Amino acid sequence: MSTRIGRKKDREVNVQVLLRCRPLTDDEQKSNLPRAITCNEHKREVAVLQSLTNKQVDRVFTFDKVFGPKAQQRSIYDQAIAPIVNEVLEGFNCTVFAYGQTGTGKTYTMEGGMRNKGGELPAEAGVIPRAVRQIFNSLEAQNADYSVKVTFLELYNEEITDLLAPEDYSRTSEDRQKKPISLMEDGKGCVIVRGLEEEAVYSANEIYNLLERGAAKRRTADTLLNKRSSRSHSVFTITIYVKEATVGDEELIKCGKLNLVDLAGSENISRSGAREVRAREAGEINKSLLTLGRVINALVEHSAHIPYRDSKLTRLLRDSLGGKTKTCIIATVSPSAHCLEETLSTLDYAYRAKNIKNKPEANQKMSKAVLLKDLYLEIERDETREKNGVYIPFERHAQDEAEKKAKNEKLEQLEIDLNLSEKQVDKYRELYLTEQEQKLDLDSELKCCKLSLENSNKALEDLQENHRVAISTLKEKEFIISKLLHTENSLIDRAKELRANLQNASEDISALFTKLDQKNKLEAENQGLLLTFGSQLDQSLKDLHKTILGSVSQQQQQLRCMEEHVSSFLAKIYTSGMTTLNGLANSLQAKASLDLEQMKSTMSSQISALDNEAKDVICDIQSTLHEQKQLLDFSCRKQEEGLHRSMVSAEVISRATIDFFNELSHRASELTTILQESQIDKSHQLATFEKMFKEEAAREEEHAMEKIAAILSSLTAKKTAMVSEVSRNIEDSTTQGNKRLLQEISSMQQVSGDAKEELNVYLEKVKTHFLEDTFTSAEARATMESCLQDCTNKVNYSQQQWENAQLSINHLNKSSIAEITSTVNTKTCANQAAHEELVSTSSSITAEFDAKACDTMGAVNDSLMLDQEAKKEIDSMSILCLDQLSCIREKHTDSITNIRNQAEQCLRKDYLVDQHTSTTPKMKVIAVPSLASIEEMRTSPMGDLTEKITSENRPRCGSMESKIHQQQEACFGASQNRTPFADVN
Ligand SMILES: Nc1ncnc2c1ncn2[C@@H]1O[C@H](COP(=O)(O)OP(=O)(O)OP(=O)(O)O)[C@@H](O)[C@H]1O
Repeated sequence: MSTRIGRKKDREVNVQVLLRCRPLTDDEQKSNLPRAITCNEHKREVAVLQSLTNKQVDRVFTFDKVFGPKAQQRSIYDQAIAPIVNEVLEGFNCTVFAYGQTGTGKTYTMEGGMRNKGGELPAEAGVIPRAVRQIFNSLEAQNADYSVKVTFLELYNEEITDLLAPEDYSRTSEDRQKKPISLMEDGKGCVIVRGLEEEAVYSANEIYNLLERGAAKRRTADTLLNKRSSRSHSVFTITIYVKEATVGDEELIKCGKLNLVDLAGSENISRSGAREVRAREAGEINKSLLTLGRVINALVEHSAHIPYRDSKLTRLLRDSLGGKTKTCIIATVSPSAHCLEETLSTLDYAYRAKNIKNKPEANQKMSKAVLLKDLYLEIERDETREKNGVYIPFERHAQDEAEKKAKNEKLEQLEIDLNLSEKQVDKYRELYLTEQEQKLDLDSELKCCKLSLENSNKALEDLQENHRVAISTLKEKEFIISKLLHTENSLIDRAKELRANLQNASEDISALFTKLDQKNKLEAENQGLLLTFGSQLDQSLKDLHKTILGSVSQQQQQLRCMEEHVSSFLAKIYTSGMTTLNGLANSLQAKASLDLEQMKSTMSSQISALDNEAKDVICDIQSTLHEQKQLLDFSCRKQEEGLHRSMVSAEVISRATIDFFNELSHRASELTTILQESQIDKSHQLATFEKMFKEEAAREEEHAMEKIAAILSSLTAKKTAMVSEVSRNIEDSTTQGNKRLLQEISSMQQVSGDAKEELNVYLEKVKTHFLEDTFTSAEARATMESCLQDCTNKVNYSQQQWENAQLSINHLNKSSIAEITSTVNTKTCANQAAHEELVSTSSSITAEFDAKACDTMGAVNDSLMLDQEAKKEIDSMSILCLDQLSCIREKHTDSITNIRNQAEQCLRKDYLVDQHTSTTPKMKVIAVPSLASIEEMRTSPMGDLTEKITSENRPRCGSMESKIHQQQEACFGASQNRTPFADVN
């Protein structure tokens, strides 16, 4: 058929690996990320700085060529790709593929910018446009006959899509575009892509158009690492047919193929932010790249089996890896430390790929005749098609033919598959029958199992029922507990009330004690005042008595003095006349002394009566008060004892009640905790059991479907054992819980009973104490009342006595005044008579005196002298007497004022006490008149008495003076006008 002339190169060629490191992107520069890669283009080395802090170089990789971030598209192409393209033009099959992490510039390197508006290639134009231009430039430069065909496919999720498929040939563009293309092997190890559109192109621009069209169809997506990330592998193939110079008659055609592959980027899904569809894509991409890695490893390690068939990518690249194709891998990396992990992986990957050895062979040149024959065959086929009246373009026809062939092959394959499937169906049928039999067995076992399951379910239902009953019992118990708590709370409230009452009672008692203290104090004060008053009264009376006695003795003395003077005077001058006078004076003196004696006796009797009365009254009051005090003390002591007793018992009972309630609350809380625990335990057990049961049932069911016969018995046994174990556990826990509950309840009942008994005892005690206290209080009250009544009676009696005493004193006063007045009158009359007698006696004596005047002149002068001295003495004595009297009066007035003040103070105190207490009103009411009456009693007789003494003595003195005057006149004569006593008055 065809003559193939081939040129074989014996030598193996390593896959050429270039490394390209892209510059930092704008985002990476903004983030100020450190670089992890340094490229040495000259040494063809890449250093990886793993310890970024100290810039320590950890690993160095050497490649065939290294291009740093500053490397231009053009220089890469010129240095690395242009020679490969020349090889293609020489009839070799060559592959250039870019491999690297996503976003490292694979598409940029392979495609870059396609062309400018003017048709010129831009600076960023990548390998493909540059290769296309070189090819066409070269072909045109050779001026040879040539034909160029291109294909452009995409491998996405293990599906091949023709990116150049014309859209008008498909019913729907979508269907056509996404129509899967199969991979077939030609039996010589080469892979044929069936159904792929092969476009014949005649200029570079046509290719650019096709590339743009295909690139537009390529699946891309926006990821965190690349805004236009290629999600598929793309393979752009340029096949060049060049007519060579003739060798003899035969014209040979040279054929070269350039595969330009842009792989999808390997990616770390977590860092690329891929989700759902994107994550699946990334998974597929990584899977195919992994297979590529395994193929590379196998090739490097010269493994017997190279896993090309594991992915479509490796099938497509089969010839390029370890085959007859010349291959160049461009590994792309990012300099950023951020991508260090992936960069290292790429570097490792590329470094290993360097060791792959290919055996490039130039394609056999085809002779023109063969080619023509082929063409004729084509034309015939076309004609045949024309006969059938259908015109199909050549390319279309060829494609149809290829499709047909592929379909036939597929049909054959399908037939084989069908046979295999039929065999498998038979096998499966047999298996099915066996399975059916097994299924019947299993069905019967399943029935048994269901029965046991039903039984288990019933048991479970029973258990659930028991659980419900237990829960309802628990609820009942909870209700009882809540009731108990409620009762406990009310008891606590009652206890609090009782305590408050007790506190109030104790406060009342303390208030009562305070009042009693005040009362005692008041009484003590009253008593003190009474004692003071009594002693003062005694003292005053004694003073008065003394004063009176003193004044009386003084008066007597004065009178005696006067008497002596007068008598001496008269004895000297009027011896004879004076005898009468003496008699008179004696009688007067006797009368005066009599009067004074009478007065004294009256006074002393009055005073002694008064004293006795006062003493009696005071004694009565004192004894009454003493009794009262004793009674009060006694009642107070009784009350105090009773209250103390009740307080102590109340304290004891309160403490016991508090203890009991504390115990009760503790027990209740313990009970609640136990209940909660048991509830939780039970529910937990049930939940665990349910879960276990479900899990076990599901597991066992599943297992039973596989090995029912073997497992069923153990399943049933297990289930039964499990159910019985769980039931036992639950029963145990329930009985334990019930036991504990019963124990707790009985202990609670015990505690409640104890508390009840204690409370009853306490109540009884309180009742008896209360009755005792009430009785004691009533007794004390009655005693106090009777005592007060006695006191009142005594005081009334005292008042009566005082009134009587007052009356008798008044009466005594009146009678003594009348008596004194009559005595004075009588004495005045007697004095007048004596005066008259004295006058007459004097006149008679004057006559005698005149006669004896001369004789007695000298004696008279002496006598006058004596008289003057006597007069002076009398004057001084009179003054002394008056002073003493005024002194006595003042003392008396002071003592009265004192008594009055004290009485007023007492009254004021009584009044103040009365303002604060109402326990002794009668005492104070009584005290006021008694003191007033004492004061009155003391004031009036003293005043009267003093007045009486002075008024009695004054006229007596006056009369004595006048008598003396008369005697003087009688002695010295009226003519001489000598009035020796005139100065006295
Ligand atoms: N050498 C370079 N010089 C300037 N820009 C570059 C270079 N390499 C890559 N780029 C820019 O980086 C971005 C990502 O590049 P590209 O799309 O080619 O990456 P990729 O490896 O193909 O990613 P993916 O695998 O996701 O398709 C693009 O914007 C591209 O222009």
